Amino acid sequence: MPEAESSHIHAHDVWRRYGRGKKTFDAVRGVSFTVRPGQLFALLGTNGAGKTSTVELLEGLAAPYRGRVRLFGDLDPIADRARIRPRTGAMLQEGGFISHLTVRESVEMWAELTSRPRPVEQALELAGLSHRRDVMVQNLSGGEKRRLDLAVATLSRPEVLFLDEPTAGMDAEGRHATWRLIGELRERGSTILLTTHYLEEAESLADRLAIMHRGRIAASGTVAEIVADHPSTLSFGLDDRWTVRDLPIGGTSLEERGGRVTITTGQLQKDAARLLAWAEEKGAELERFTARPASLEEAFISIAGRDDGDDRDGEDGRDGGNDGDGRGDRGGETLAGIGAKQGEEA
Ligand SMILES: Nc1ncnc2c1ncn2[C@@H]1O[C@H](COP(=O)(O)OP(=O)(O)OP(=O)(O)O)[C@@H](O)[C@H]1O
Repeated sequence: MPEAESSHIHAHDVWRRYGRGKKTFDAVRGVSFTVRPGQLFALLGTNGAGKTSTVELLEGLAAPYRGRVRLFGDLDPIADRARIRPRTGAMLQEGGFISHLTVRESVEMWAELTSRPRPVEQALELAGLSHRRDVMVQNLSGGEKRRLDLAVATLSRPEVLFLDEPTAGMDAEGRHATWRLIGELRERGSTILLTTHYLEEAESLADRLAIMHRGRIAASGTVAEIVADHPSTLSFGLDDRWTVRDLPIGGTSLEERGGRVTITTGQLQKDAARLLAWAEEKGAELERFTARPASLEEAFISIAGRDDGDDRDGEDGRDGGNDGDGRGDRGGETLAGIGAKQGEEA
């Protein structure tokens, strides 16, 4: 599998199933992607889309029900755990720290469990926690705890770093500081897989990204590639001599509101050229004319709004007992029978 060989992270047709017997739920359904050395890959998605379930497979915390995951070319996250562990770092959604230790003591404790850790002071500095080194963990804010997570995850100077929602709960300043830190880690050569709810985070940090929806990858590529599949917008005002009926473009994709005309189009260049040629010919002024491709947010919202219909009815009788509304909240009533995070893969 040549793609896997040249990659640091590789997932091929990966499935993750929770529960046993008749009460099973496929949270990840045939996910494939490759992250090359030094790249930052972001997994975006709606709540419950399957991001954490996917990352846990890559980290070797569970085995895929179907498909394969590989790190550093051909290493299996579970079978080759001993070889992989020193080369990876992970920041989990729930940090495991002792509340009455100070920040510095916590990092020191983890450093002792790490082979060739970076100096503790450097780890604190990198995570922006030097000034909080003597504060007890229980007195840290949510955002500061995420930074402590990050300090520990990067202690071993990992070649591959898994960051599951690294900026969750941080204020805007903390988020920007963390983005700078992640950027630095990447410049130092780390390969990073990041999950996030912040589109801006993915947009500014990621080389490539994937949008997950209900266990599947609904779109992937660079931001430009993803938005290219979604309609662009032309927007302008018309002077009094003209109405929308005079325009060379019409149909349902045209809307007029507050004196501004908005045209949604899948052929931005062609329609823009047609409009401008018409304006030139008629001597019409298209006030504050703008032409812009879809934003990542628009692409995301359009994907998140999709109702794939078949979601809870997997092939060959899979997906038996589930939360019937098709959204699969972790707290959903039928999940009670499955058991949060304990009735793992069959
Ligand atoms: N142990 C479990 N047993 C049954 N279902 C589970 C279990 N863990 C997660 N799920 C379900 O799997 C689906 C995917 O969950 P996951 O946590 O991977 O999503 P996510 O994309 O990380 O969501 P979020 O953005 O909300 O953190 C959800 O429907 C969730 O309810």
